[in-house]
Amino acid sequence: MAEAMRVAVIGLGSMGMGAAKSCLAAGLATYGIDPRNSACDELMAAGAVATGAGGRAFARDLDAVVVLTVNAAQCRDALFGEQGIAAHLKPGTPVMVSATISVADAKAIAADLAEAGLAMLDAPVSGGPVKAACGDMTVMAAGPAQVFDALQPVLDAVAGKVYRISETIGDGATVKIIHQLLAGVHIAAGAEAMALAAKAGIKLETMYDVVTHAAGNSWMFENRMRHVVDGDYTPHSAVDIFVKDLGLVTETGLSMKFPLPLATTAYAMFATASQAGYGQLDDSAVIKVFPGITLPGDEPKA
Ligand SMILES: NC(=O)C1=CN([C@@H]2O[C@H](COP(=O)(O)OP(=O)(O)OC[C@H]3O[C@@H](n4cnc5c(N)ncnc54)[C@H](O)[C@@H]3O)[C@@H](O)[C@H]2O)C=CC1
Ligand SMILES: O=C(O)C(=O)[C@@H](O)CO
Repeated sequence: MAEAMRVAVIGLGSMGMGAAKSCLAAGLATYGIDPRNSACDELMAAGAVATGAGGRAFARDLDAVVVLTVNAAQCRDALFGEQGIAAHLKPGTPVMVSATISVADAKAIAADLAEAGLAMLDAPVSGGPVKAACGDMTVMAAGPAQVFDALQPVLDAVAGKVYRISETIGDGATVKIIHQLLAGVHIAAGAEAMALAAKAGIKLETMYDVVTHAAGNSWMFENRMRHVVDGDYTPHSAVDIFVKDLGLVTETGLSMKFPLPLATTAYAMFATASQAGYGQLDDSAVIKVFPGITLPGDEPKA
């Protein structure tokens, strides 16, 4: 029997934990890297090897790496920092960078990996923790065909749909950033509608039920406004992720002198929520920027 591919997932948070467990479920020999002990313990309990110490102990054994840290700085730290894994991987090991980062960062990380003799797939993901947990993410990726091919067992394990956008590093990031424009605007619009419903005295459960069975619905409305109705802001994706992602969207518009009025407004709403102290709550907590309303889970006003 052929030996199972050995893959390490770096960043065992909302997305990376599900991706790592999907690799395990697909029969891949799975390793995890995350400074949070609780995340390492959870993955080890599921049958993987996990460490908070960078992964150099097993780097040489790996056939592939997936990076699902929050941002480019964390990605760089995990790859090239003091405990970075890149210097210890076998030459040619494919590194699937799936964090949502800028085009410039994707290109710069690919160049630094190439200098270390490693190949990158620019491979952002979508679907949230639920799809990550069942190996059903959508991957929008760019890179050389041979890197896609080398990562095929990992893509099969973590994704329900893989888009081969192009061979040019940065095109995956561009597609994801444009997707995030919609994702962020849809959450912000859903929050605005639900805030107005609260102000108008309509039961939020009723409003949610109507919209999810009518033409105003969206994937984000259905997914995120449920959290508002339940008054549960446990982070599946944090407000600060959208401060980052809509920041990437607006910077992309600025770089092309291209107006993005909806994305700019949505960015301001998430940034306001973050400044108000809600940055680590679920991104549906953007609804808390609206004044004069009482939401499910709020303390009754005195
Ligand atoms: N949460 C979501 O629904 C989605 C998130 N994304 C993107 O996926 C990426 C990950 O997002 P989440 O899983 O939500 O973030 P998260 O904050 O839940 O998880 C990130 C993990 O990376 C770990 N980490 C930080 N620095 C590290 C390092 N140097 N080495 C190893 N691990 C490190 C953290 O301890 C944390 O466990 C982000 O770029 C996000 O924009 C994409 C699609 C959906
Ligand atoms: O693409 C997704 O899936 C998401 O939920 C993101 O938009 C949130 O980071």
